[in-house]
Amino acid sequence: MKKIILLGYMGCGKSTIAQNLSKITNIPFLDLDKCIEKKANLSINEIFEQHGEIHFRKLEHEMFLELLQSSENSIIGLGGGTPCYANNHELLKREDVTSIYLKASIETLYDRLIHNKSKRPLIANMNEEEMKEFIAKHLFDRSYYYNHAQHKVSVDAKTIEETVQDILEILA
Ligand SMILES: Nc1ncnc2c1ncn2[C@@H]1O[C@H](COP(=O)(O)OP(=O)(O)OP(=O)(O)O)[C@@H](O)[C@H]1O
Ligand SMILES: O=C(O)C1=C[C@@H](O)[C@@H](O)[C@H](O)C1
Ligand SMILES: [Mg+2]
Repeated sequence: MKKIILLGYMGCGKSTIAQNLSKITNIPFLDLDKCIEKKANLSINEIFEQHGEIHFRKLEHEMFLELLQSSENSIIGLGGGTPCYANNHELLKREDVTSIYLKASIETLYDRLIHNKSKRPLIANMNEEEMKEFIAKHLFDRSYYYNHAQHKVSVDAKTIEETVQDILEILA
């Protein structure tokens, strides 16, 4: 069965866009971070604190494979780092998936994340200056993996509806 995979940096809008796309298409949405939290019975923050990032990346890879193996059609919203670990980027090229990179500029990401960082352990304790530099470097490192997606949609200065429309055109 076909999976639509949304990927991109923290704050690019994977969860928000996927929820809206799901309402329009009636295809169920699965958020990888939420699935990991449910299975571990811990929040992402708690998994990082209690078991460390390496353990989180293992759970993330296993859950990604589990979601891909299910026989249902679904929209899967990945975590911000998912394509960058455990060769997960290679799964973005599979024939049974449509993978879409939601591409956002450093400025867009900064504006969206600055008010909303407490649930994101990688940036939770950074000040404004540190965050801007971190996002710039981190996005540069991660772009190699994000660019393995089959499609790319720019999200800068677009409303949720406009981005969803761009995705519907890819799926048509
Ligand atoms: N045009 C827009 N499209 C998508 N999200 C937007 C837009 N404008 C503002 N936002 C806001 O940006 C924030 C980040 O979105 P969201 O949580 O969906 O990102 P994410 O990619 O799932 O992040 P994470 O990888 O941390 O889970 C949300 O608070 C959302 O409401
Ligand atoms: O960018 C990342 O590495 C992460 C993004 C979030 O979606 C979570 O998966 C977690 O906070 C790690
Ligand atoms: Mg999300």
